[in-house]
Amino acid sequence: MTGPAIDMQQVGLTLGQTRILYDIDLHVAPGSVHALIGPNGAGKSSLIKTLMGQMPHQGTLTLTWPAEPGVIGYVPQALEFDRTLPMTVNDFMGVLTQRRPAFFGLSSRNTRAIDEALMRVGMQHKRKRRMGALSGGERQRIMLAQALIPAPSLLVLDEPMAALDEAGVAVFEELLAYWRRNHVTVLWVEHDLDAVRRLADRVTGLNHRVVCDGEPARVLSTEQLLTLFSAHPGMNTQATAPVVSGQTRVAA
Ligand SMILES: Nc1ncnc2c1ncn2[C@@H]1O[C@H](COP(=O)(O)OP(=O)(O)OP(=O)(O)O)[C@@H](O)[C@H]1O
Repeated sequence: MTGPAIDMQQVGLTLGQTRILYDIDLHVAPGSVHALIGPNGAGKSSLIKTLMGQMPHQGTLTLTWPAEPGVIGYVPQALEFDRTLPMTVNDFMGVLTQRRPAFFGLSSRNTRAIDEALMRVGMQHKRKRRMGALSGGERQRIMLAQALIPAPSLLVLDEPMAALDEAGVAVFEELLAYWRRNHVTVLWVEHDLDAVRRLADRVTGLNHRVVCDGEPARVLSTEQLLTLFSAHPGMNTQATAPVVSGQTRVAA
C-alpha cells in the first residue's frame, strides 16, 4: 500500500523553557524518500518524536493516507544495552513484534516473519545471541529488522546508518530501494550527506527552523550547506508564548 503524505503546518515545540522548534512547515510526498539534515542539536530527533506523537507540540500535523491508515515503522537513534541483559535477539524481536507476553514464546506466524526480517538484514544466524553482546552495527541491523514487521507504509528512521559498517550500509540501501519500489513513505534523519545525495528524493535542512527544502542537488550545494550548518537561529531562546497543545490529524 502506498504510504501517506505528511504535512506539518506551523509546528512548534517547547520543552521546559527551551524552544526547540519554530514554525515548521513541511510536506513529505506519499511514497517518497525524504531526508532531514542539520547540525547536531538542530531538533531533528525532536521533530521525529513530535511526528510519532511523543511531544506536546504546537501547530498542525496531518497524515493523509491513500485509503485505510497503515502501519508506521520506527527506527529510533542507536540504543545501548546492558551487556549482561539476558535478552536474546529472538526475545527482542518477539517483544517488539507481537502483543502476547514474551514468556509465551513466539507464534509460528511471527517466527516466520522474524526469520524473514532477520534474513533481510543478514542477522538470521545471530538470533540466539544476547542483544548486549552484539556490536553497534549488528544492533542497528536488528533495529531495521524490527521495523519490517508488520510491513510498514510509513517509515520513520532516526540515523539508521549510524554504526553500520560497509556491508550494513549495503543492507540499508537495499531496504531503501525495496521501500521505494513499494511506495512506502520514508522520513529519514541522516548525517551522511553523500548518502542523502545518492538516495533521497527530497531534503529538508533543519536548524530549529526549516532553513532549506528541495531536491538534493539544490539543498546540498556548498552555499546552502554553509548557511544550514553555520546558521544560528536564536537557539536556546526563552519561550515567550504559552505552549498550546497541538493537533495531529489523520485523514484517509
Ligand atoms: N526533553 C528535553 N528537554 C529539554 N531539552 C531537550 C529535550 N530533548 C532534547 N532537548 C534539546 O533539544 C535540542 C534538539 O535536540 P535533538 O536531539 O532533537 O537534536 P538533533 O538534531 O536530533 O541532534 P543530533 O543530530 O545531535 O542527534 C538539543 O539542544 C537538546 O539538548
